[in-house]
Parts: sequence; structure tokens; C-alpha cells
Amino acid sequence: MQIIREISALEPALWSLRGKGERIALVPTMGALHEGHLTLVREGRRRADKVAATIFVNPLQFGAGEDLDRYPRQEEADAALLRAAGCDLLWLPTAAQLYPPGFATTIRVAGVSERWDGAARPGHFDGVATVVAKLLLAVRPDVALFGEKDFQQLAVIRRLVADLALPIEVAGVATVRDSDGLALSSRNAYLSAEERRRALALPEALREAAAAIAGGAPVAASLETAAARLWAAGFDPIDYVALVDAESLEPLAEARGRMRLIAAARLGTTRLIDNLPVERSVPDQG
Ligand SMILES: Nc1ncnc2c1ncn2[C@@H]1O[C@H](COP(=O)(O)OP(=O)(O)OP(=O)(O)O)[C@@H](O)[C@H]1O
Ligand SMILES: CC(C)(CO)[C@@H](O)C(=O)[O-]
Ligand code: BAL
Repeated sequence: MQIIREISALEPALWSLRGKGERIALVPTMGALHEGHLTLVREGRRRADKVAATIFVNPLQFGAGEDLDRYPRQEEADAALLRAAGCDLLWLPTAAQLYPPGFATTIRVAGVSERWDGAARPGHFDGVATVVAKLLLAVRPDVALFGEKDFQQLAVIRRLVADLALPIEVAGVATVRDSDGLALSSRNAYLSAEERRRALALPEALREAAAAIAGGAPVAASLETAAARLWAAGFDPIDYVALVDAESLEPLAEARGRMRLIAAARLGTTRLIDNLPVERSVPDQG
């Protein structure tokens, strides 16, 4: 696996990676890698000939008072994990390379980025869209892979790539979970042993609500029950528990179409997010 630190070395490395027209997959990450990230790399291998990954803790997507400074950084361990998973190229950009003096462009994806995490973390998705556009344009992969764990982010990136007509396939990968059901996340490392036990309430509340709504229970009551379960486990604040349209991320008061149940809440100092599909046994009327 080739490791690129200087942006000037990226283009020649991509040339040799592409060889005679080989397909390239890109897996953008913020590092502190776990099985979720490695699943994206393996899926990249399945969909392309070569896999490139990036590790960059993007300051543009962190708000004041968020965890930019304490976000876990473990470059050597991450490089070893990527190599073992079959990654061919690791690019480690710096903020100075991506945002040199005078940098003044923001990419904003209206609509789909505005509610939920967009409201709870003002400016967050502008930062994500701006850096993802830069990474995609620098690497120009055939396919880029993102996790469904960050479901709204995936929807924002799909919109971005469609609107800019970038010739890149965006592939969403199902959430990888610990054996007890908690979604893997680099931020799980912040949880104390007690919080880690309580955190299970998040996937469990979502599973129960998804099953209830799928079975025809009223949406509002199912969401309230899920939120109550999170409160009881010590989550505070609960930023949202919502049933949304899986593409537009607009809230749904009633079950219809392709749906996703999404939630974000804080446990101690750790903000956790999760989501599940809701597949109704009873088809839509009309
Ligand atoms: N459990 C998971 N399953 C599948 N994909 C995941 C999982 N966790 C993260 N990813 C994906 O990996 C990519 C990089 O994510 P990131 O580096 O932010 O990791 P993270 O674990 O989500 O970290 P954080 O705790 O900051 O949310 C994103 O596309 C993200 O959706
Ligand atoms: C997509 C991403 C790498 C952009 O910084 C980040 O938001 C993440 O790790 O999910
Ligand atoms: N995992 C999504 C990126 C973020 O929370 O900043």
C-alpha cells in the first residue's frame, strides 16, 4: 500500500494505480478505523480493481465546542489495518493542503442537509460536502463508498454527486454492528464501560420502533416510546428520533414509501447516531 502525504505525489500515484484503465474505489474516512471502515474497503475491492482510502479529520465539519481536538488519531495502526484489508493507496491530506490561504469556497446541499444533524450541527454538512467534493475531484474514483450509519450524510453526498453530475457511482454500505447490536463508530471509544452498556438502548429502541411501525402501529406513538426508552437509559439531550423519507429525509407522520428511522442523542459527552430501514409488511394503499 502506497502512502501519500504530499499532494504533488497524488497524481503520479493515481496514474500508476489506474494502469491501463483499472477501476478505482475511494473510501473517505476520518481515521480511528474499525470493522465498519474495513467493510467499506472490502466492498471497494469487490466493486473495483484498486482501492484508495483517505484519512482526514476535517475541521470544516466540526462546530465550535465539538470534539475536533479530542477526535481519536492513530495513523500507524490505521495504515496497518488498511493494508491488511487490501487497500492499495492511502492519502493523508493536511488542512493546509486542502484549504490553503485564500480558500473561500463552500459547497452547500440545500434541502436534504437542513434537518436533523444539519440542524443539530449547524454548518456540519457544508463542511462534509465541501471536503467530499474536494476528495472526489482529486482522486476521481469510479466508485466512492460511504456507510449507511451516517444515513443523512450518504443522502447529502448522493445529492451532491447527482447535482454536480460527477461521473462517480456512490455506494452505500450497510451498518456494521458489534455483536450486541451497537453500531460501530470511532466515537464509541469515548464511552465509559457503564455508558457502553446504556448505549445499547439506541439500537434496541430503533429496532422496537421499526418493528412497531412495520406492523402498522401509529408513527408518533412509536417514536415517543423510542424517545422515552432513550431518556430512561440516560440519553440527554435527544436531538431527534424521526421517521423520514429515505431519499429526501423529510419527516413522515405516516408510514409510506421508502422509509428510514433515524436518531441522534447524547450519552454523557458522546453523541451517538443510528438508523434502521422500516419495511412494512402491509403495502401502501393506492
Ligand atoms: N458501523 C459502520 N458501518 C458501516 N460504515 C461505517 C460505520 N461507521 C462508519 N462508517 C462509515 O465510514 C466512513 C468514515 O466514517 P468516520 O471516519 O466518520 O467513522 P465513524 O466511526 O462514523 O466515526 P464517528 O464516530 O466520527 O461518526 C463513513 O462513510 C461512515 O458512514
Ligand atoms: C465523509 C467524511 C470522511 C468527510 O470528512 C466524514 O464525514 C466521515 O468520515 O463520515
Ligand atoms: N461520521 C460522520 C462525520 C462526523 O460525525 O463528523
